[in-house]
Amino acid sequence: MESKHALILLNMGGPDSLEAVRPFLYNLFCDRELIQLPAGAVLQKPFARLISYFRAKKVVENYRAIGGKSPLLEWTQKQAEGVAERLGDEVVPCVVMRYWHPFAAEVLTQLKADGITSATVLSMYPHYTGATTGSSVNDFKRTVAQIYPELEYRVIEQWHDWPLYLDSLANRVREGLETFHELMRDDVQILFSAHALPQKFIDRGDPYQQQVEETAKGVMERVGNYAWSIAYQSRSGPVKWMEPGTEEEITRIAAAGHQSLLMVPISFVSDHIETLEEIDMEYRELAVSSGVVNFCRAPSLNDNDDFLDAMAALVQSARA
Ligand SMILES: C=CC1=C(C)c2cc3[nH]c(cc4nc(cc5[nH]c(cc1n2)c(C)c5CCC(=O)O)C(CCC(=O)O)=C4C)c(C)c3C=C
Ligand SMILES: [Fe+2]
Ligand SMILES: [Fe+2]
Repeated sequence: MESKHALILLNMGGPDSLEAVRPFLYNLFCDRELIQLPAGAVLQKPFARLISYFRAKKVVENYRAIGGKSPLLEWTQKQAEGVAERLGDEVVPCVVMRYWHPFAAEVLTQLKADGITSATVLSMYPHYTGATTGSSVNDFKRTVAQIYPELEYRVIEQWHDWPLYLDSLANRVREGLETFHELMRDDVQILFSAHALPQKFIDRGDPYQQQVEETAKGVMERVGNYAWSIAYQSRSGPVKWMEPGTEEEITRIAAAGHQSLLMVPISFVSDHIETLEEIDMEYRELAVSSGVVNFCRAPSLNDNDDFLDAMAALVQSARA
């Protein structure tokens, strides 16, 4: 019998119930690679407890609005299964999340018990920053060292310009464009929205912004001649964030008299709270109240065949 090999997709994770929102946020605010609370390392955990308690009150309502939980795990599981299926019968799909189940420790304990001795680890964040990819990969490596140091694995962590990924994202943009009436399609403004980072991550040299820009450019080379721009969403907390914010870019586009806006979520590979709630509800309301008449969001990559093909080919190319 051929020996089994694990394909492990890394992502952030999200609460699987409203009760899980506060402990999910606590785990997130404890991560000093993502956020360094001002009181210093010693007080990070007490501060995380306090902030997660208060933030949960607001955030629970956002999760309630999208059905009471994050869809991120289900999508990531489907992606893992779809990619594994394309790679061969010996490949076992797994998901490891950073801030909510399944944690690295749970998955590695299971792999060890099942006698699976090798793995390919694929980060599902398309653009590299220490805050997301770096934190997830470090967490995985630390946990391997504690639980299963014999595991042989390699990590694929940067793929923002993988041509098949760009093809797949371009297909989603075309699908979004098709929802506009043919006669007005030429006037559609395309707005790529990436998750914001505090500016200090860019200043210290994380390639996140450059990679976001290269992805958007690669997609637009495929889609054709439309007006497009990039903005950064979900900027919360009293630090300097990357510019421009998605809200200000939407109001700029509306103020310039454009009536048709296609939003393209770019730093996520599946639906989650920031597409389903932030873009589809909050930004839609802002756009419409600012004068945009036709507002649409490009579908997320989710389990589209072309995206799963792209990721399977990426894993194969790294094997070669
Ligand atoms: C590429 C994606 C992401 C980057 C970059 C990112 C940076 C980042 N995030 C926070 C704080 C929060 N993020 C939260 C939720 C959340 N963030 C991402 C992705 C990126 N974050 C995802 C996919 C999710 C949602 C998961 C889901 O439930 O579906 C949250 C919790 C929600 C909220 O309170 O708004 C926080 C907090 C920081 C500080 C940061 C940059 C350093
Ligand atoms: Fe985030
Ligand atoms: Fe966020």
